Amino acid sequence: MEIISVNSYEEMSEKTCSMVLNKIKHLQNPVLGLATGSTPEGLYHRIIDEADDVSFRHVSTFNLDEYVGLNKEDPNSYQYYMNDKLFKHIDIPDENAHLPNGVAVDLEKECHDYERFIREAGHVDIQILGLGLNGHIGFNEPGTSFSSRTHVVDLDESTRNANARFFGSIDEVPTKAITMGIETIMESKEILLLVSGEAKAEALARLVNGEVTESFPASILQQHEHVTIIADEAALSKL
Ligand SMILES: O=P(O)(O)OC[C@H]1O[C@](O)(CO)[C@@H](O)[C@@H]1O
Repeated sequence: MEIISVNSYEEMSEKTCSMVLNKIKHLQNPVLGLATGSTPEGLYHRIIDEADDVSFRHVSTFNLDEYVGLNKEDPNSYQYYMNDKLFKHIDIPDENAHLPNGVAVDLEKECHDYERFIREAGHVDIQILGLGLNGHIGFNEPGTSFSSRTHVVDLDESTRNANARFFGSIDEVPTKAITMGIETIMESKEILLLVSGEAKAEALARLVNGEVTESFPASILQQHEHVTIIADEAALSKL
């Protein structure tokens, strides 16, 4: 894996933006894998800044995950997040921008269909990933099988606590989510992992130098052939 060290969150976002836009300009029908959380917000700002010069009409996107039980009008749903922070500002056709539906009546079928859509799109060309403090990628919590596909997960208490900052209280944080599986993520042709801040330094060191183990899901990235980590100095401080 390649590690790009940057000075700041802003530089991380800028660098990632230029890598993503480069892909979009050179591929005929690029498929982007997108993430939510705080980490990619700066990236989406940057993309919007460039949106007058870059068209997304030929782009498809697949998000990593969605909370179960939140509909797209709920400000805490990832569908709302993506509309608000990216999709409504760019010219991507609605039908090309995919997230799992967290209020689907049949969640198993939803997971199955999501996998099929990714496959039919030709798989993800470039996947953006953030890193959970406990090593989760997407919402694949510690203990998730490396051979998992898109599935429904029970969220860890630690993840619900970490994300409670977006909700009124911990009680409002959903207990379940739909996430792409580890194997689904590993099928992406290229992965850009963004990590910022000292709080993630321990997790990043374990990802890069630790044992590859299902108890720390992000460690599987050591086995992917084309991963670039773009991280600031604080995040890299324990490597
Ligand atoms: O970027 P953040 O907010 O630190 O979150 C890290 C990861 O955790 C999640 O938000 C899920 O909890 C992922 O979507 C994200 O990649």
